[in-house]
Formats: sequence, structure tokens, C-alpha cells
Amino acid sequence: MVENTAEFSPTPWVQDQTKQILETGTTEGLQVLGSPIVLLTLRGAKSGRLRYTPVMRVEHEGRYAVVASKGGAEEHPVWYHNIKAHPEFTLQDGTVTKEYAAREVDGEERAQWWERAVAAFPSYAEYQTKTDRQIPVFVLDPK
Ligand SMILES: C[C@H](OP(=O)(O)OC[C@@H](O)[C@@H](O)[C@@H](O)Cn1c2nc(=O)[nH]c(=O)c-2cc2ccc(O)cc21)C(=O)N[C@@H](CCC(=O)N[C@@H](CCC(=O)O)C(=O)O)C(=O)O
Repeated sequence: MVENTAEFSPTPWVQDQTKQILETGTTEGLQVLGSPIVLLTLRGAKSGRLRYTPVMRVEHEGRYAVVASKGGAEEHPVWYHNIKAHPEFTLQDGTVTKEYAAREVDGEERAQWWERAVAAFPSYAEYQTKTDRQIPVFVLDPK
């Protein structure tokens, strides 16, 4: 089945940022509260459809972290399940799109990447105070 595009988020502001990335060809200049973002293209856990999912840019030496914060909501974002079901996907940073393999991290490795995530987007620390849910962190290794 040839897919020429993925689906957009039903959330208007998220859809707008995604469309801006596709129209300009870059994530450059797009921010949330002053911090840069990147664009994931994930495969739905149940539908198998491709879905554009922008997240904050957390990068260190060519690897990225993706934080399933959903603003500190009580439940994980739905896309958390998409990554668990299909951990290999593309991430676009600037004009560059590459394949990564994601793995959920815990313990010392999670602590290290959580520190990097909060440095990149300080609101993550506030989101974690809003919920008893431990906000999942995925590390993306280049394929
Ligand atoms: C509303 C729902 O959203 P969600 O997946 O819960 O994700 C909520 C948000 O996290 C998501 O919009 C993020 O992109 C928001 N967001 C961030 N969200 C974060 O959690 N962390 C971030 O760092 C982050 C940064 C960010 C930056 C820019 C921006 O525009 C948005 C940003 C959604 O998109 N539902 C769709 C898709 C549902 C889906 O993926 N279905 C799966 C099944 C999933 C299952 O197994 O249940 C399928 O297709 O098979 C729908 O209802 O049609």
C-alpha cells in the first residue's frame, strides 16, 4: 500500500505547526514556549496509519529523547502506544529526516535524559508535578 501522507493531529494548534513544517520543509523557527520542536511520523498501534506527531527537541550527540508528557495529564498520550507498537520511525529535525529506533528508558539512563529534557523544555518539570504517572521517556538511537 503506497502512502503519500500521514494523518494530522485532531488538535488544531498541533495540526497548524505540523502543516507549517510540511509547507516550509523545516522545523526551524517553530517553538513551544520558546523551545524548538521536531516532527515524528509514527505508525498507529491499531490502525497502522502514519501519524504526524510533533514533540519537543531533546538531542544529545546525535540521539534524541521523546517525552510522553501530554502536559502532565493523568494518562499517557495515545501516541505512546504507537511508539510501543512500532518503535522504528522517522524524526525530522530542521530539514533533516532520519530513521530511529526508540526504546523506553528507566533508572539512571532515564534520569540522565530527563535532565536533558528539562534543560531543553523546563515545563516538563512542572508537568511531572501535576501527575502521579511517571512521564515516559524514550531514547531514539539512529538506525
Ligand atoms: C488527541 C490524540 O493525541 P495524543 O496521541 O494523545 O497526543 C497528544 C499530544 O501529546 C500530541 O498532540 C503532541 O503532538 C503534543 N506535543 C507534545 N506532546 C507531548 O506529550 N510531549 C511533547 O514534548 C510535545 C511537544 C509538542 C510540540 C509541538 C506540538 O505542536 C505538539 C507537541 C490524537 O492525536 N488522537 C488521534 C490519533 C489516535 C491514534 O494514534 N490512534 C492509534 C491507536 C492508539 C492506541 O493504541 O490506542 C492508531 O491510529 O492506531 C485521533 O484520535 O485520531
